[in-house]
Amino acid sequence: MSRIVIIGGGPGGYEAALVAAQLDADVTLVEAEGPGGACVLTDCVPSKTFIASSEVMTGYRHNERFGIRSAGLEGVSVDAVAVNERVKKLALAQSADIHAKLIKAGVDVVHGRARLGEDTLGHTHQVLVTPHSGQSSVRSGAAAGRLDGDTYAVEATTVLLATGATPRVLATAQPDGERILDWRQLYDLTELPSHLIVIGSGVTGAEFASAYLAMGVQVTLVSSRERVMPHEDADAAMAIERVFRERGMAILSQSRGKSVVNTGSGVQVTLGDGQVVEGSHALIAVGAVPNTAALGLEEYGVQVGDGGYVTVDRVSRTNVPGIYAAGDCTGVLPLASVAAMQGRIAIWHAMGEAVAPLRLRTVSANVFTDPELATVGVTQNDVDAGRVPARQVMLPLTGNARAKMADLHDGFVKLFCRPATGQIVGGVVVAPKASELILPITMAIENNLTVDQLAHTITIYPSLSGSIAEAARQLMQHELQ
Ligand SMILES: Cc1cc2nc3c(=O)[nH]c(=O)nc-3n(C[C@H](O)[C@H](O)[C@H](O)COP(=O)(O)OP(=O)(O)OC[C@H]3O[C@@H](n4cnc5c(N)ncnc54)[C@H](O)[C@@H]3O)c2cc1C
Ligand SMILES: NC(=O)c1ccc[n+]([C@@H]2O[C@H](COP(=O)([O-])OP(=O)(O)OC[C@H]3O[C@@H](n4cnc5c(N)ncnc54)[C@H](O)[C@@H]3O)[C@@H](O)[C@H]2O)c1
Repeated sequence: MSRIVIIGGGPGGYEAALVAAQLDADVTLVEAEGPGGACVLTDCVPSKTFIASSEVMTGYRHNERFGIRSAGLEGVSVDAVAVNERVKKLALAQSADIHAKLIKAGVDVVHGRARLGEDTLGHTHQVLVTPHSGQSSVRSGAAAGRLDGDTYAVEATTVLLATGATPRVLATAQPDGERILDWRQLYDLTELPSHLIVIGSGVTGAEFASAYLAMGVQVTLVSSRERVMPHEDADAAMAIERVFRERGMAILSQSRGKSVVNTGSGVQVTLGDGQVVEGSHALIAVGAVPNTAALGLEEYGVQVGDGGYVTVDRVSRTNVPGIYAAGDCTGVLPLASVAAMQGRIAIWHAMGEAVAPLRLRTVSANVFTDPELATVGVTQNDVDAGRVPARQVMLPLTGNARAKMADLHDGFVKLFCRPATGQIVGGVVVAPKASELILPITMAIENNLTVDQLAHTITIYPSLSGSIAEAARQLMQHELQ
């Protein structure tokens, strides 16, 4: 029987554990914080739950445009404690659901930390496990009946490293949990900040800046580049930046946060050019570092690349046979969906199942700002740099009947197709719930559909998805010219 030890219980780890259990392996999953990992407990799930509350606030704004009269936002207030408690409760419930699923599948779940052992043992590997007090659910074997802090060794034919990442800390802006915060500390605030300075305008910074702005908080976004979300489609990022500014967000472009001081009554953020910005709280959102330092990788000979990411191939193998890695600790593409797929692929490969290597071509991603920004496939950069020949169209939503009804002004659909065949290769959607609208484009790419096929699909009238078919129709017309 295969003995599999998985270190880390985020999507990379727990999805892998479920596959391994389904294939009748003897699986132990060691997780330091709780099932679901950082994704469920502190990162993805809490942030999206917080954003759900912010969307309720957005619903109260500008209702006069629809002929609804109210006293504006007077009488509407945000109970920060209630919002944050909901966030934490939902995260814990989701973690408990995952825990129950793992137990039901027959996975041994150890609450604790693990690292690679001293040496390989011929065909098997050694993992050292240090359990914490908590909800370990272990039936038998080396892990059963262990005491807190009592390190023991487990042998495994396969080890999966899925240890995720941790917020990057600036030495001169150390989070204190009071006014200088990383994104994992936000949910302990008992009041909304009066003026939040968000340092870093990547996806994380942009999502929180958007959500706090919607909550009625004064927001200043410190962006190190000329536009927010520099890695996203430029048209989309600029459209969202325009919305942010119109709604009153201050965006300091080409500015770096150099240091942050908690003055007791607020924060002072010093920028690279010496300018000082004052606010009530600062959120540090300058990226993440992989949790790979304390895993004994170097001693074991597991190759680690730039930035401390574990080097893996497209079936999640490291350079050491039998040791695999998945998720944010590999730096392949830090998304929950990709982590989960890397984890499943690792187990299928390790257990000799037929497996297709990871394909990033059809990974759709979404930024949960207001409006949302969803992308899939070939990017504008690929096309502009000549890496992929493609024709494209960008269709503003302003002409869409449903968008007019909902008074939407800011979104668009962008579609890329192969010049000769019209095969759809990429797309961008900026719209409310773009995360739901990107699916038809993703399916088109996955199934090698052409703009003709998409254009011939009858869509709901009126609907935002109608603009996707309309964009495809415009690309057909271009083909005829
Ligand atoms: C604010 C924010 C919002 C996000 N929103 C989204 C989103 O909407 N959609 C999306 O797809 N992605 C989102 N992401 C990215 C997503 O959260 C990550 O890609 C995902 O969590 C990666 O999963 P993972 O399994 O690699 O690691 P994680 O979820 O980080 O889990 C790894 C776990 O391993 C544990 N661990 C580490 N070392 C050890 C050890 N030695 N022993 C035992 N356990 C250990 C850690 O405690 C952690 O719980 C977001 C990220 C952030 C920061
Ligand atoms: N909705 C989602 O799926 C979602 C949400 C959040 C994060 N994520 C994932 O996490 C990844 C990382 O995103 P992120 O935003 O946490 O990190 P990031 O590294 O993409 O962005 C951090 C930004 O901070 C900037 N920066 C660094 N130091 C700075 C300083 N001193 N002052 C000002 N700016 C500074 C960097 O230039 C960068 O633009 C994303 O690529 C995404 O895959 C996904």
